[in-house]
Amino acid sequence: MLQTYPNPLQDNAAYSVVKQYFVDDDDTVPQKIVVHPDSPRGTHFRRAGPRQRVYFESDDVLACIVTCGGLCPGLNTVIREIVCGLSYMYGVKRILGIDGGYRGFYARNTIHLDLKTVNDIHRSGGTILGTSRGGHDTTKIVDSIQDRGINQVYIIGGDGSQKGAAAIFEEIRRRGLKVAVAGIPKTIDNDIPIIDRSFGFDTAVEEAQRAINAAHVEATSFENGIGLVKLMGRYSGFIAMYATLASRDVDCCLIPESPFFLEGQGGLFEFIDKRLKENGHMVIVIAEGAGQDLLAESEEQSTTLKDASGNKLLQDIGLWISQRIKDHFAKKMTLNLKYIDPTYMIRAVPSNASDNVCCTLLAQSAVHGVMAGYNGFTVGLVNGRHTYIPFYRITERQNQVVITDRMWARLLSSTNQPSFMKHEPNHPVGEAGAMKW
Ligand SMILES: Nc1ncnc2c1ncn2[C@@H]1O[C@H](COP(=O)(O)OP(=O)(O)OP(=O)(O)O)[C@@H](O)[C@H]1O
Ligand SMILES: O=P(O)(O)OC[C@H]1O[C@](O)(CO)[C@@H](O)[C@@H]1O
Ligand SMILES: [Mg+2]
Repeated sequence: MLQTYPNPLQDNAAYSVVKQYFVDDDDTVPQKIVVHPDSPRGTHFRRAGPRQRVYFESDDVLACIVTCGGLCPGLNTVIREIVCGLSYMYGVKRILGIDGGYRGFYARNTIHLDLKTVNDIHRSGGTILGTSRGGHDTTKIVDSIQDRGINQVYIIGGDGSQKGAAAIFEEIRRRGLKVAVAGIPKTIDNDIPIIDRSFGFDTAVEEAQRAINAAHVEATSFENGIGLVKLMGRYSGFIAMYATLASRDVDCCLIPESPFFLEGQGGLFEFIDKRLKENGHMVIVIAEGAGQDLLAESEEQSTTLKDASGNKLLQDIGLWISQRIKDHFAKKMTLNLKYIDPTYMIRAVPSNASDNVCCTLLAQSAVHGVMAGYNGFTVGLVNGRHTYIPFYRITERQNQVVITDRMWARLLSSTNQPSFMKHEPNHPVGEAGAMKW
């Protein structure tokens, strides 16, 4: 039987008035909320929130926070809110920042974090702790955790970071250490499965509007103007899809999950020709991972280069497709194509209001879970509720836009672009509005 202690929140004036504030250990949140009467019970996740009893005594806690992978709006807010949550809610005084991602555990000194050091950091983009790709040496990381006497590890990072967190958790279990490991999902691409979405995505979509607006202004000011915007999204096209749905000025959205082709009936060139004839201008949004097959085919080689974390390094689809469009129309008509690549601008900004709330709730939920003795989980919003999701479920696949789902159909209906699906004999190649689902 684990030794537990009364939750210090019981004496906290802010919480004493909230009836049933503590979450029952048996409360769960279903993964699927649309069900039929005969549906199986399905997977449920533990509901996040403070518990009646906690597993750590506040004075015994030595927590650390690390940020890994690419930047994302809101990283500093999450760091701030973990520090505030630990300090204000649980009276924890010893919190360390790990400098520069996973390798910082064994290659750098730690950074002291307290209420004063984190007070203003949410106003800045980036991460005050620094971040990196690669450098995940499980043995060295756990040695460092053990040597320093750290007993709570908060890992803020994307799908790769959560795999790294799972490896750390396994090694900690193997060594029988009393150390909790919690992940906070950082995914501007929205490529982490199960969760509704996480912090930073909303800000990124909002920031992408500036680039799309610029593309629209340029396109409408020149004869046969085309504004082409490349947005982040290595394997998942959510930013491009939502930025398109938000904007109303986008004529065509291209994402990694939806293959497309350039030439012939139903292809991109035919659609560009049609839109320019109809409207005199058009805006195209392309996710960085879209059309990589076409690019590799035309270059007659596919790049095998990888970044330090093992992610495939992509070639610039925006530049390539701009050139192909220009070449195709060169002899037919005057065309003014402006290529805008706001890649890093959408993730280097501080988070907006709604993402700041998201950061706060995720950070507080992670702190409550760790204090209550949960371990090896990623905190995440599932169907609008905060939950603790075991690492193995988060790491088993990537989240992608499902192009046979309603959301993609809504986008196709909104832009009225071709689906680029190869047509079946009895169905004419048509635009989304005419597609039979
Ligand atoms: N399978 C894995 N096992 C252990 N560590 C991993 C694994 N994959 C990635 N990592 C480590 O996690 C960290 C972050 O990974 P990565 O660079 O892929 O970014 P990410 O967390 O996926 O974030 P994003 O892709 O959103 O930028 C790196 O330090 C990397 O070494
Ligand atoms: O150039 P970096 O820092 O590796 O980051 C680029 C990658 O980061 C991501 O935004 C994920 O964080 C991907 O969409 C993109 O490919
Ligand atoms: Mg990733």
